[in-house]
Amino acid sequence: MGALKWEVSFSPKPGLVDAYSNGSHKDMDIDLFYKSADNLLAGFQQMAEIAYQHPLDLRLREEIGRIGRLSEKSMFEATGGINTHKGAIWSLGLLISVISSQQTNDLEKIFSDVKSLSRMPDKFVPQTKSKTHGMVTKQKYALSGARGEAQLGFPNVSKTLSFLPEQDDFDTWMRRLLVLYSNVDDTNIVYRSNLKVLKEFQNLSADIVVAKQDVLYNLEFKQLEEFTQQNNISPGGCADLFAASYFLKHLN
Ligand SMILES: CC(C)(COP(=O)(O)OP(=O)(O)OC[C@H]1O[C@@H](n2cnc3c(N)ncnc32)[C@H](O[C@H]2O[C@H](COP(=O)(O)OP(=O)(O)OP(=O)(O)O)[C@@H](O)[C@H]2O)[C@@H]1O)[C@@H](O)C(=O)NCCC(=O)NCCS
Ligand SMILES: Nc1ncnc2[nH]cnc12
Repeated sequence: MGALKWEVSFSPKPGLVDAYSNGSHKDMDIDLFYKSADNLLAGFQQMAEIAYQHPLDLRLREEIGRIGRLSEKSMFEATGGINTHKGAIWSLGLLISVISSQQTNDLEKIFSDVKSLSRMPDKFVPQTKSKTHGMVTKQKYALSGARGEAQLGFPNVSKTLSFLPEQDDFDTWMRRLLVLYSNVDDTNIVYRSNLKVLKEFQNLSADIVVAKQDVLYNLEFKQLEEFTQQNNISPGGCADLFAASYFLKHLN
């Protein structure tokens, strides 16, 4: 999967795994992400095939849910139980399905269709007693996480893609990453810390987005790197949405 490999190679990304460091992670590195991305290709292909010109209905929602769960299982087997791309399976899976179903590259339509498809109730979701990190943060802080992001039609991906839409250089992508850092309520960050840390992380990132100097020459970028280290936080949800943004930007 090109977009997933591009995302993990894009460097530096404070808190996240990249080509220079493993960020705030002890159990992951760039090679594991490459392995995981290769493993996900078959599942995404199946979603595209099943969705091809299929109406956006409950049957399609349940079918891609089934493939998505199998992809998650396969990812955990390939990575020895490490959560590399759970959010990416969800976000890219929905996007690929909508694009294949509707045969469109119109972003507004894609976002609106993702909103409808992701809101359909999938009766095959297994009921388990163990809570995911997303469920814990939803209960504790009322954050809607990866599910909410899709059910709102990916507003933060849309915001990122509207940022300097004519430009495509490294500094622009760096700022687009920081647009995500400053807007997404990333449940990975909150799970490892709290809402205060999330807000501080978002504010630090927002200052860098609007600063004049190149991101890498901005001393506040160094502060952001130190902040992620000190608080041991990683914006894994932003990483998935960054890959999704790159995927959509290169649809044509
Ligand atoms: C709807 C589901 C996404 C399940 O939802 P739930 O809330 O139960 O999800 P989580 O188990 O918490 O996982 C969601 C993953 O989504 C990413 N994420 C987090 N916040 C956001 C956000 N605001 N917007 C978008 N995406 C978000 C995040 O994934 C990334 O981070 C992971 C690595 O993080 P790390 O820090 O290492 O975390 P852990 O190892 O988990 O914990 P530590 O111990 O290290 O602290 C990595 O996976 C990234 O991808 C969350 O992990 C969906 O999964 C679902 O319902 N699936 C069923 C199948 C289906 O219907 N599919 C249909 C379409 S395919
Ligand atoms: N580069 C990355 N680092 C950590 N978690 C991630 N989840 C998806 N991409 C990631």
